[in-house]
Amino acid sequence: MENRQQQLQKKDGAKVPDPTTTQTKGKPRLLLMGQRRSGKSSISSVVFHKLPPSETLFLESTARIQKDSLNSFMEFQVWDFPGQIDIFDNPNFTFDMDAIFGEIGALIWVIDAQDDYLEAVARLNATILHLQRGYPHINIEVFIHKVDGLSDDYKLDIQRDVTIRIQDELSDQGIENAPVNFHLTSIYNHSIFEAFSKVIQKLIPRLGQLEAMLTNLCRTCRFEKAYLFDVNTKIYIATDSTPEDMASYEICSDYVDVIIDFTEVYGSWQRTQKWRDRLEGEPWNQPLEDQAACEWAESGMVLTDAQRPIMLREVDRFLALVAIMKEGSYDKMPQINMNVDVVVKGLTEFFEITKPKETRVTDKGVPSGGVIQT
Ligand SMILES: Nc1nc2c(ncn2[C@@H]2O[C@H](COP(=O)(O)OP(=O)(O)OP(=O)(O)O)[C@@H](O)[C@H]2O)c(=O)[nH]1
Repeated sequence: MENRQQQLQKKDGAKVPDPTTTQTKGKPRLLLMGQRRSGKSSISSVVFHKLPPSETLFLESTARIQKDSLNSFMEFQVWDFPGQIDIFDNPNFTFDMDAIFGEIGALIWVIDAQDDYLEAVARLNATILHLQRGYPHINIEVFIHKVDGLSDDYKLDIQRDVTIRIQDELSDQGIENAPVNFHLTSIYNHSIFEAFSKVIQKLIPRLGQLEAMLTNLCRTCRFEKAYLFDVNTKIYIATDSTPEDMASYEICSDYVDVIIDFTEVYGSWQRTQKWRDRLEGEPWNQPLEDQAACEWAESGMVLTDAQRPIMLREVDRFLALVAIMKEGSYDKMPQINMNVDVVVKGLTEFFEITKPKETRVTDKGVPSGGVIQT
């Protein structure tokens, strides 16, 4: 009699990790699925392992399910499925639905926009129909991928065509309002990080509380935009309530990159501060390659480019608060820093509270997160 783990094994030898083992239980899981060569491994490598996009050309085809456990502001997993595995239409593949979909946060289906995608859409429809029966709550995130080099009109035509094909098929099968979302992505620009930010935000309990804290901070400090970044992946897990603005996200994301490079050269954030202290005199204005200049505020770093100063403040070893300040905010830095201190404390408490109980340090009730009126 096969035991559970043996049942989970693919007949041709691939193992499907058994979620009943402690290392996988309770961690939201992102499944990357789609046709062969659609870009799944590239996406995972670029976003979660900082692989330069150009080096994805040398990635080997995925032969078995690649499971990544990522320790960040929250622990989650990314499972990269080989394109040739169609788990619902593969007699060689026996698996336990719960083993794969039981702890799922989202199913990310990657479609290669530069290829004929009709078969990919048909497979996605079949997968959604299977899942809707047992797991109707699963977020289906469709990455219409490799859109670099396509005109904006053509991208939107593809997105419209894919959307209609999926919604019509689900409707024909009597499924209305399935949680299916569409994203235009490429590893060669920020769009893949923006898309993952949207996917991960749906996994964060009480996200609205984070957004309210950032909205309040923007209002009292006159910030144009504020983000809470996961610095390792450049995914932003929360932003304030002002409309999404890709340009602001890109500026702040690039800035996080610059700081991470500094800390990789000078060690921790505190040591980066020491590095700054070694420079003479006033907060330094060192022209960086992009003609920006970096000045230190008392407890954070402020990058001043030609238009708008950007403030960055460490929240913990995973997260940083990044905000685009309005011109002329400099004279209010003391009040801004006081407010940022209060919000950083509130964010720290928030993540303490939302962590699984066994890993929580203290239980302080609702995080403060309020700000001092300036
Ligand atoms: N132009 C472009 N090429 C991409 C992009 N993402 C991935 N690729 C390329 O697509 C090819 C296949 O990428 P993979 O990540 O190996 O695809 P996969 O879906 O993991 O393939 P299997 O392992 O066979 O399932 C590689 O040559 C990548 O460089 C993108 O956004 N734009």
